[in-house]
Amino acid sequence: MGVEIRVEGLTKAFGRQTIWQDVSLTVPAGEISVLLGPSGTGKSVFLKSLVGLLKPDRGHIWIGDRDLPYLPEHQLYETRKLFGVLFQDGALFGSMNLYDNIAFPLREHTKKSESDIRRVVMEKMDMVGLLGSENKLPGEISGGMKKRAGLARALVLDPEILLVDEPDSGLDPVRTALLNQLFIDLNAQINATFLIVTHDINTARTIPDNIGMLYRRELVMFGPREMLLSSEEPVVRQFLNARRAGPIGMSEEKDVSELEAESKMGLDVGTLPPIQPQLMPSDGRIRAAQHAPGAWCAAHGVTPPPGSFVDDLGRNWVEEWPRYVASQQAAAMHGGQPGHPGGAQY
Ligand SMILES: Nc1ncnc2c1ncn2[C@@H]1O[C@H](COP(=O)(O)OP(=O)(O)OP(=O)(O)O)[C@@H](O)[C@H]1O
Repeated sequence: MGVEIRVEGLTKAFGRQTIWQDVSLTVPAGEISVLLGPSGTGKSVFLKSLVGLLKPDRGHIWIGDRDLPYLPEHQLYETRKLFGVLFQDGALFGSMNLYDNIAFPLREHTKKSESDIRRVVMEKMDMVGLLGSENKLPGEISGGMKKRAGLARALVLDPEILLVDEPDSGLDPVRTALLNQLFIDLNAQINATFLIVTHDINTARTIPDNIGMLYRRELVMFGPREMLLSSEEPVVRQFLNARRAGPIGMSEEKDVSELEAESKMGLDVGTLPPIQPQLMPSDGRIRAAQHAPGAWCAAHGVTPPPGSFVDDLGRNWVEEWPRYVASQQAAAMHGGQPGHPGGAQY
């Protein structure tokens, strides 16, 4: 399952502003790839081009044997059905409850009966841990829940390719970690090709199989996670170390003399930290834990606050998560078994 995306010599400009040029990469089928890059380097423009919302000036985007920028309108419409897209804010309709938001693509693009639509919507809401929130309006839920609702909507047409634009924007580190784990679990479950655009270094370090980086109108590199995480490329090292000094500047447009002066000064962009283990798909208990309210809340007559993750032992996974991830990582580094969330190892 999942479809490869092959990009060849892609170039995009708005007027006289070239956003990126000659970008070539292959996003492998069924894997998770992350595209990193400083603000304004055109990551969102890249995602929109991949799904046909923006037309590149030159180059090709091969989805199987279809070259997306050159498809006639009706074929583009059909090809777009292969994609699910999660935009930064979830792009939910404010006047519709979550159920209708998630049902929307099914009502627009399929002839399914309302009972079939209900089955699919509830399945996807279950996948992202939103069962029980069907009647809530977007204005009544947290940022994390909005993202998960947007994710459920992106999944309803069973996409072969899932594009995600800055899933971490506006989320605290714990919710970002939870969402990252959800991506890993979903990828294991549905096997689609995932491409995630992010600034978040921790996301880039822990979830993808492949990482690419856009900088100064070029794709600096794209390849297996370890290749980028151990790269000696100053741009990559500065970005991964979040250093002020280095080729990336505020304007992102330092001129050649400035760059030469900096390189003569031998600016230190830091040694790279050790490569963290990649997150593994969680077991069923973690997924169940994400499904608030859970049996425990029902048994205790407690309504969990929106966006909380309370499992059937009453543990709040917003608090438990960092401990669980740390135990997984420590175990992976030492070659042992990660602490089972149901056990007493952590
Ligand atoms: N429709 C458009 N018309 C003209 N310029 C645009 C359009 N869309 C984006 N741009 C410009 O393209 C550049 C890249 O924008 P983009 O949003 O893709 O960057 P980004 O890397 O995703 O940034 P960030 O990480 O801050 O979200 C910006 O200078 C932006 O102003």
